[in-house]
Amino acid sequence: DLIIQVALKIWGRIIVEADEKVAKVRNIKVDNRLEGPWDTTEKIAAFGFDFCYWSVDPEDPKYASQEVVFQDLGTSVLSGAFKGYNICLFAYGQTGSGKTYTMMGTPASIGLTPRICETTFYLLFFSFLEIYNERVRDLLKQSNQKKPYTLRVREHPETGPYVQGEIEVPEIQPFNRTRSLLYFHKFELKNFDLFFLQAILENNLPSEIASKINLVDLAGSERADPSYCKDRITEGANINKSLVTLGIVISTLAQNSQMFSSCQSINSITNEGDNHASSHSPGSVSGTRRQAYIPYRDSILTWLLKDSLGGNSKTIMIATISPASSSYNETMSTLRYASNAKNIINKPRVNEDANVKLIRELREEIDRLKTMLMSFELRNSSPSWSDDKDGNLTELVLQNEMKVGIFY
Ligand SMILES: Nc1ncnc2c1ncn2[C@@H]1O[C@H](COP(=O)(O)OP(=O)(O)OP(=O)(O)O)[C@@H](O)[C@H]1O
Repeated sequence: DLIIQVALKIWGRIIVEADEKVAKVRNIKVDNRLEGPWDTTEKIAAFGFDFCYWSVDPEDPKYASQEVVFQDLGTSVLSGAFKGYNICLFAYGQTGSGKTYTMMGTPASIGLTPRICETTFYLLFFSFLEIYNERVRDLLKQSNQKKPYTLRVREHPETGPYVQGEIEVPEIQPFNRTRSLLYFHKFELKNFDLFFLQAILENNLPSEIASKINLVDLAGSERADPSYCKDRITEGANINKSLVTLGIVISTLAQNSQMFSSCQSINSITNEGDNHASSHSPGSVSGTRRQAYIPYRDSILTWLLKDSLGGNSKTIMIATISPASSSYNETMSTLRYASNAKNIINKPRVNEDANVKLIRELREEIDRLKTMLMSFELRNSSPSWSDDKDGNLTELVLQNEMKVGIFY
């Protein structure tokens, strides 16, 4: 999902309009010059998104409050996590355009993260990390040392990149105690992870699903410009690196996704005149075009967001913009960035424990075989044939029951 939030800070004229799903920007470059009948340049640039919010003036009838934003986005984050999907929600936009306001809010007007945390009773663990200067710090770790406590990022072959040794606080209660901490820290890149684990017994069949909510507040998007504070200290350069790499990752993923969907439509056209199933692998036309390499590992931010950006996650990007003419260039760049991100196609799946899933499937199979066995016994019209089948089915039921036993 792509969301545009138009916030405060107005210097100059208002040049942005937000309809329900369209953000329109008046082109000040055209505005400022004399037009003739030959001038065909677009005066308004329009960008379509899943939601567009206007939060400039609280008196305005179309003003979107924190509650409205939570009802649209927060609830879909929670329902996705309860279904077992990994969810990532990240805020991108110019400095001062309202990223932190949207993600965290203020004590008087709380934002998405505290609302999401306070709404759930199923929350089991949460962790709070800061990525700064290409280092990961645990914001829940009490450190008396002068040197900040840094953590390493590693990659699990199945669950993807993770931070080794991060503190995961159990249950919802400590969240309330830590809430003040969330408001007092103002860092460049913040990442808030919530882990859900649900054990369900439905029709006597067990199922266990785990999901993760990843809430990310990025640094100001002007730093995504490679020339921004080029010769300054390492700190600035590293924040640049994160956002520049994020930009490259997003545009490469978008290109790959577009290539994938165009391949699919080419394949379906080819298949219309051809009854044989296509053997093309996804992302290749006649096996010749290859997906471009995605440089996730070029920055800690993109490495940690690997799954959220191009893998097993439902991802929501919130792009925040200022409505003022003075921010024209940054606003257009944010909207183009967001439009590009819209082309990325992820493949989220429900995260179910493999052993528990197997047990459930075996039990389903046992039930199915038992039902078949019963119907054979009831019919029993041809004893010799039925005895044979009966024996096979009983054998299958026993085998499956033994397999289920191994997992207990
Ligand atoms: N929709 C809004 N309604 C009321 N105040 C807002 C809104 N959006 C932003 N603000 C206020 O504007 C100021 C800047 O917003 P905020 O800190 O969220 O920007 P940011 O995009 O996170 O900036 P940075 O990149 O520097 O972290 C804050 O004082 C914030 O409370």
